[in-house]
Amino acid sequence: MPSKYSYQPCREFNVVVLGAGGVGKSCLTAQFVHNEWIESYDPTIEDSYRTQISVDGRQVVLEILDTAGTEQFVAMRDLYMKTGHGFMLVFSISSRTSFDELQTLRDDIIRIRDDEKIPIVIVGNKADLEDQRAVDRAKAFALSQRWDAPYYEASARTRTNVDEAFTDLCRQMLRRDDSEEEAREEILAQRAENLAAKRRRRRKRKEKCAIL
Ligand SMILES: Nc1nc2c(ncn2[C@@H]2O[C@H](COP(=O)(O)OP(=O)(O)OP(=O)(O)O)[C@@H](O)[C@H]2O)c(=O)[nH]1
Repeated sequence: MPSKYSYQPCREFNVVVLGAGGVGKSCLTAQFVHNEWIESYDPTIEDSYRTQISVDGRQVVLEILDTAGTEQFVAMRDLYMKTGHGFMLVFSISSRTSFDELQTLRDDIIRIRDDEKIPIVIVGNKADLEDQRAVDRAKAFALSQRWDAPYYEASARTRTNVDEAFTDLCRQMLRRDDSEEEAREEILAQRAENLAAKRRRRRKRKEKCAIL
């Protein structure tokens, strides 16, 4: 028996990667999309990548927006936040300030989207730099619980938890899309039912008039 989603078309989602400057947003994206490691640091203005992946047997096209972490480009953030279906919030485990900056980013996303349940994944990058750790794992997990958003300690350098973090975000976006689709279908079914009931009532009234 075919599953409910067998015949569904490929879904397309916009993913926005946000975080302070130099935390590894471009490196995580490059590892995920191209399997490549970038040693040099070239601050991003805005880069967009398109890739297709399979999640639980379903094809998903991702348009990934790698955003600028440096202050001079933050004005563009509101625009990214309006268009994203899911957000990857990245900090570096070796930088306490990059962790603290996530709060403002999340507040802005929720303010702009007016939606507490928007798909978010938190990534503590540079996990290979354990000797330079400035953010306790427990602190990051506490934030993850408060926001009800999964947390991954990742390393773009060693390619640890890169696919896992993007896949988790994809699953959240798919789940959300499915429940919105179900809600739309329910509304349409309800409308059709209301229309049919109205027609039945009209027909009954007409029948009564004929007898008179
Ligand atoms: N050790 C280590 N270094 C990393 C890791 N990820 C990124 N880097 C290094 O950190 C620097 C910044 O990485 P980027 O990916 O350019 O950072 P970004 O967040 O995109 O920076 P902006 O474009 O300024 O916002 C580069 O020199 C990377 O090589 C990692 O997982 N481990």
